[in-house]
Amino acid sequence: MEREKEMMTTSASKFNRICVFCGSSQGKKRSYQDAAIELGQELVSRNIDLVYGGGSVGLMGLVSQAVYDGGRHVIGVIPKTLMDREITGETVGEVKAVAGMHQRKAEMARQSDAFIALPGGYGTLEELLEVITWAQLGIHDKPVGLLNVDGYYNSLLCFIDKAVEEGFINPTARHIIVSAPNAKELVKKLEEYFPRHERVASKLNWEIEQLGHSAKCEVSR
Ligand SMILES: C/C(=C\CNc1ncnc2c1ncn2[C@@H]1O[C@H](COP(=O)(O)O)[C@@H](O)[C@H]1O)CO
Repeated sequence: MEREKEMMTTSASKFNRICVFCGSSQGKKRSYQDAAIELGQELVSRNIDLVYGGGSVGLMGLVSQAVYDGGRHVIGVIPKTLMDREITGETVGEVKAVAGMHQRKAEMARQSDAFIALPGGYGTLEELLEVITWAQLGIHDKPVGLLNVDGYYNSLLCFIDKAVEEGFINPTARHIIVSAPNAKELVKKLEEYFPRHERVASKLNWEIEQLGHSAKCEVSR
């Protein structure tokens, strides 16, 4: 009976792990917090584990707690400098300590099959734009999703369209970003994603691997 219940609530995914970038703050609207919890629950329902920046602050805490409570594995990748619990709070699940911010991004990318950005600030934008740039360069072919909660990212998407119009982003590379207003739709679109952009050089593939290996992870818990 338990197994039947599980089969009814679970739809398998081609992803084992998704990396979530999101605010270290909760944001002013309840909808942002609800979206973080819903995304966590969506990952659980599809048997997907979470990779994120570690800690329990802001939306990071909400999404990681939801995945952990649902019984899936959570990996928090934290630079040693940010390991002070006063700054990041307690991390649920596994903690990977890395030397610095660059190693963190490489390690998060190496560990994951896809990326999703929830609403957030500078840190989230930087992480999101980096994985988009890596996709454009051909360093990886993993899908990148934008959870556009209540139109939070409308102005970013408009800006990107403007950059295409003005000749700074190749129209084929516009398709690297997949966006949707809710977690269910977004994960489905990411499942269906296939790269359409011209990769600058596929030989760049080694870079994530190399950065990831030099990250010197120390795993605890
Ligand atoms: C400096 C502040 C909080 C530090 N706490 C963080 N703990 C873990 N990871 C963090 C933290 N701050 C940023 N990150 C990473 O960037 C993203 C969130 O940044 P944002 O600027 O809040 O959007 C997140 O995905 C983490 O990987 C006080 O704010």
